[in-house]
Amino acid sequence: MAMASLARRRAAEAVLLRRPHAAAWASACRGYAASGEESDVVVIGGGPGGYVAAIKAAQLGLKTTCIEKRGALGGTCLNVGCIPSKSSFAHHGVKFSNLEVDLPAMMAQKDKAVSGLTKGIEGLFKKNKVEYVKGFGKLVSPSEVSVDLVDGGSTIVKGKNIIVATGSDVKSLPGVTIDEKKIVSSTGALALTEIPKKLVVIGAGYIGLEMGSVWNRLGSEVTVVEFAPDIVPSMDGEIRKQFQRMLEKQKFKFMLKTKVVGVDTSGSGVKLTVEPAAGGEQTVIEADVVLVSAGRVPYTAGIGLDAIGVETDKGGRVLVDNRFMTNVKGVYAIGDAIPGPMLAHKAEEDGVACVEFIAGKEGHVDYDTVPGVVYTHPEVASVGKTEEQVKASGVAYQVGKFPLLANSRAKAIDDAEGMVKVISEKETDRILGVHIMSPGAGEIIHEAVLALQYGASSEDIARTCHAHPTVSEALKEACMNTYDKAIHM
Ligand SMILES: Cc1cc2nc3c(=O)[nH]c(=O)nc-3n(C[C@H](O)[C@H](O)[C@H](O)COP(=O)(O)OP(=O)(O)OC[C@H]3O[C@@H](n4cnc5c(N)ncnc54)[C@H](O)[C@@H]3O)c2cc1C
Ligand SMILES: NC(=O)c1ccc[n+]([C@@H]2O[C@H](COP(=O)([O-])OP(=O)(O)OC[C@H]3O[C@@H](n4cnc5c(N)ncnc54)[C@H](O)[C@@H]3O)[C@@H](O)[C@H]2O)c1
Repeated sequence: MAMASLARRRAAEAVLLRRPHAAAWASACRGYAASGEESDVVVIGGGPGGYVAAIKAAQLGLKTTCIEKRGALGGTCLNVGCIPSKSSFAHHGVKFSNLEVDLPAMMAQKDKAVSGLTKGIEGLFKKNKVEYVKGFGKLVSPSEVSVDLVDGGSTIVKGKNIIVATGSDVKSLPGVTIDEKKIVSSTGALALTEIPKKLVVIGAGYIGLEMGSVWNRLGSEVTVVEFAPDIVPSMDGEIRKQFQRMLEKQKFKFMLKTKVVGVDTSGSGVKLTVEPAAGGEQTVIEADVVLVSAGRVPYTAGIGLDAIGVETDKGGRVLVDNRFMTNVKGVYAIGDAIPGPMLAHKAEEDGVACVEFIAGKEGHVDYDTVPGVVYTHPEVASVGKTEEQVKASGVAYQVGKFPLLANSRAKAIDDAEGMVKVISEKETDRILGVHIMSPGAGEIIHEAVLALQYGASSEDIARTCHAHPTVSEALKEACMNTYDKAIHM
């Protein structure tokens, strides 16, 4: 019986593995672009916004083409962002026996993970019959994109609807020229061939602290120069203070309210001249490598938007209505290219909602419940409003907190740095914001995201049974502490 079913399975696999004749296969893969056929949806950009929009559009029965200039799908996030900045560094290449760091092994692992994932998206395109055109797309009319093909030559791709999903690029600072060797963006910081002894990071935001943590763990001395009075200015103040203390314990040095006014790369390293943000005495700090992480700007210049009259704001972000349509009918925009948080999961939500509108359905993205996670150790995750924002809104509120030191799992794994903070409306107890600094905060936060999405109260979470021993119990206890008292504190 078992033999028979194994034989049947092998026969079925053989059918699945049989390749069509090469010519027939090539013809099946020939693009709509090449054939001049009009697509229902043309997406410019194959990042998390663009590739997700393309797959969803095809799933909704729309003939879809996606144009990507990089020659690989997945965008900033997969190629030089979210994935390579997290995938390999934490676990690979550190040989614990003699505490040796094998940097080439780490880089090779990172590249392998990235290339596997980009190929995976190509596979999803094939499965969903999304046409993939490799090249640089430029709008020449509201229904036509001219493409300079990666392999040479050019073509025109026609579409009833066009989605601009061109993403973002690093924001450069005047006088600080990125060479991706001594002065690097996050892309260069992910490909250093040596561990810098001294790393200076400009900007204490997501990238600066995450990449700074990576190199700090590998042995670099990290100094962060930040223009604002605080690190991650968008974070809840109380959490931010703890976060900064924790990073300082990990030997980060912070120069807050400080700006870089000059950079000298003439010697073997880099000399940075800094001064107080408000002006004052200048000092010189030295580095082997400088990471520029002072924000990102939308990548919207040179793609034909002005030629067809698409409106952008002063920062170059494409302006869209609540259906993601620009002021030009049939032209849409999503992801980092439009206003809103520059996050991969937000870009994906935009992409799905945008094509749902195009397909005549209702789409929806709730920007008030987009979570944010800083992937340091411990992680810092949040959703909803900070206490400062709630206070400014004038709504009466209550706060519940729970320290990780009182959480049994965090103690058991000796990783008890951090806290959970819950803010709810005083009158109704509806949760307004949740902020977590803990190991695995980026996973735990989704319980809070769901709570906010469903309009739950802190009591709803407090009365929900949580498995023991888990770090998630700290969220339950913080919720108890919001409207009543925590048990273990
Ligand atoms: C170092 C780093 C780490 C990050 N980590 C995280 C994280 O952990 N979590 C998170 O949520 N976000 C993270 N982000 C942000 C995240 O990468 C972006 O928010 C996300 O990639 C935006 O998706 P997108 O599709 O709008 O744009 P992108 O991912 O930038 O994709 C746009 C694509 O369009 C292509 N393109 C541009 N112009 C054209 C054209 N004219 N023709 C053809 N193709 C074009 C580009 O080559 C690119 O591949 C990180 C960013 C960086 C830099
Ligand atoms: N985990 C994640 O979700 C993740 C990780 C990385 C990047 N990202 C996204 O990428 C985007 C870009 O990241 P980022 O860290 O470059 O930007 P950011 O906006 O997070 O932080 C930039 C920081 O640089 C400071 N700054 C600006 N100009 C400065 C100057 N001249 N001198 C000193 N400091 C200066 C700002 O005050 C701010 O604190 C973020 O908006 C984020 O959404 C997300």
